[in-house]
Amino acid sequence: MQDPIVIAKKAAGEKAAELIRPGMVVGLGTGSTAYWAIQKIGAMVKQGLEIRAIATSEASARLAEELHIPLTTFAETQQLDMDIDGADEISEQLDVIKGGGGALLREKIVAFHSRQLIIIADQHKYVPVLGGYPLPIEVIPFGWEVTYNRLQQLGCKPLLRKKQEEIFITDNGNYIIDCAFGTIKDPAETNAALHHIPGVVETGLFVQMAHTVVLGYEDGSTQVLQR
Ligand SMILES: O=C(CO)[C@H](O)[C@H](O)COP(=O)(O)O
Repeated sequence: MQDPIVIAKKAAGEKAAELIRPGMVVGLGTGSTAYWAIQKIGAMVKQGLEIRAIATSEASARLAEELHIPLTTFAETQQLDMDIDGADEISEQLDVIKGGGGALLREKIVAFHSRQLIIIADQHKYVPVLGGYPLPIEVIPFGWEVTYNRLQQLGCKPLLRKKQEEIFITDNGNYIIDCAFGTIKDPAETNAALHHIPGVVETGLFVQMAHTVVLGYEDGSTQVLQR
């Protein structure tokens, strides 16, 4: 029997992919939920759908290539029609924490230049207030120790992300510090405060960027929320 969380993620990913129309330039998100959207897009392309896509990570680019989804770049196209990406937490205001998979910088660039950001997630990611999930922050390796200290002074418990004892390196050659805030009462204010710290490249706070959220449930149903 399939894992209920996988059923929920797959339902959300596939539902969002169905919103794609011919000719669109589409952002391909990163993570285990975006995986299902990309699989569905691959199947739609195989059936004749003509689109171009920009991937938010090297991993998603590789998956797209395997599925023969035509990829483009910002050198060729400056605007995307739709971006479909996962989330680590979604608030009732549809603010989002992303970056659990470490792709937050490219994810935010792609989302910022998309006419529509569709966030896909299983039901458990939908929470009354953000902050239970430690906020991923991409930082420049130079001086990360002092960046870390400043993050701590902002009231979070920071942790340098590691992968099997080694420092985790993003697709952009940077580090990630996961900042446990507990509660983020004002996401816009927190995001602005974080951006004041030199060395912070980007945060995983996507404030009022999502236009639509597709939640997947463990019975395979979905719920669509609009901002
Ligand atoms: O932001 C992300 C990667 O940087 C992911 O979208 C987020 O971590 C959710 O991942 P998953 O769908 O595997 O739960």
